[in-house]
Amino acid sequence: MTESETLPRRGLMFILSSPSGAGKTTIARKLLAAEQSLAMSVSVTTRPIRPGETEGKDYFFTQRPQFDRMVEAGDFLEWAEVFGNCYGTPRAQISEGLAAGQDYLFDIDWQGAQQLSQAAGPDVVSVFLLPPSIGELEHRLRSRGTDSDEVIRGRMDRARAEISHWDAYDYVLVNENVDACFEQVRTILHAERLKRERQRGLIEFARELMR
Ligand SMILES: Nc1nc2c(ncn2[C@@H]2O[C@H](COP(=O)(O)OP(=O)(O)O)[C@@H](O)[C@H]2O)c(=O)[nH]1
Ligand SMILES: Nc1ncnc2c1ncn2[C@@H]1O[C@H](COP(=O)(O)OP(=O)(O)O)[C@@H](O)[C@H]1O
Repeated sequence: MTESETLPRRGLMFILSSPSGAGKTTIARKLLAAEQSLAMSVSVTTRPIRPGETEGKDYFFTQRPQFDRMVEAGDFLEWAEVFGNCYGTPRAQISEGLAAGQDYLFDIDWQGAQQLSQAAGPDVVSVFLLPPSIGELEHRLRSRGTDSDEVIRGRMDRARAEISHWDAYDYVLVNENVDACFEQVRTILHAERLKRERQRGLIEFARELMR
């Protein structure tokens, strides 16, 4: 999409959430590949690094005392404890980027989405992906081949809890067909970028036109 050169815009925070297995990672990858001004927001976490992960790309890995100091200092836009580990969104990186027209993609759960909406209001756009059915969700988790039966049972329980928060999101989509869902998500991003309040200098521009 070509963007207006007359009116630079403020970036937005695009939250993509879904119960595990509904297709959030698949859609996020396609979106990042297709959208130049969209970057992944990199969280800080106390969880140990996993094989294949890169510091600064997947997460900024840190220890609990340092994380607590960052919480104290107000360095996070939001943070949460998930399964005994802490995760937080660093404030500085995002604030500078938004002002420069950079959009950020967030992979956070409903609690993070809610906190982020409270902290950053109009800059946040949230999208929730649902599976077409519970049977299909389980099928996708199994066919991904990354988890044991026990882990899948845990993810299915957690999925039901996640789904119960569907009405906390701005947009809710059913991910039946990957390409169709991707196009819907992209349409939302494109329309949201054009919102009046994100167009910087619009008041002066309109005033000038009316003179
Ligand atoms: N609130 C919040 N949640 C996060 C953040 N970063 C990651 N998470 C969530 O933490 C959970 C665990 O993530 P991770 O350790 O990568 O494990 P996995 O996604 O379950 O394989 C997921 O539900 C993420 O959405 C963050 O900055 N803030
Ligand atoms: N619309 C779809 N139709 C069929 N399979 C899908 C669809 N979307 C995602 N998948 C597959 O389902 C599995 C889970 O998707 P993934 O993106 O890893 O989910 P999440 O990040 O939400 O846990 C993957 O194997 C993925 O290829």
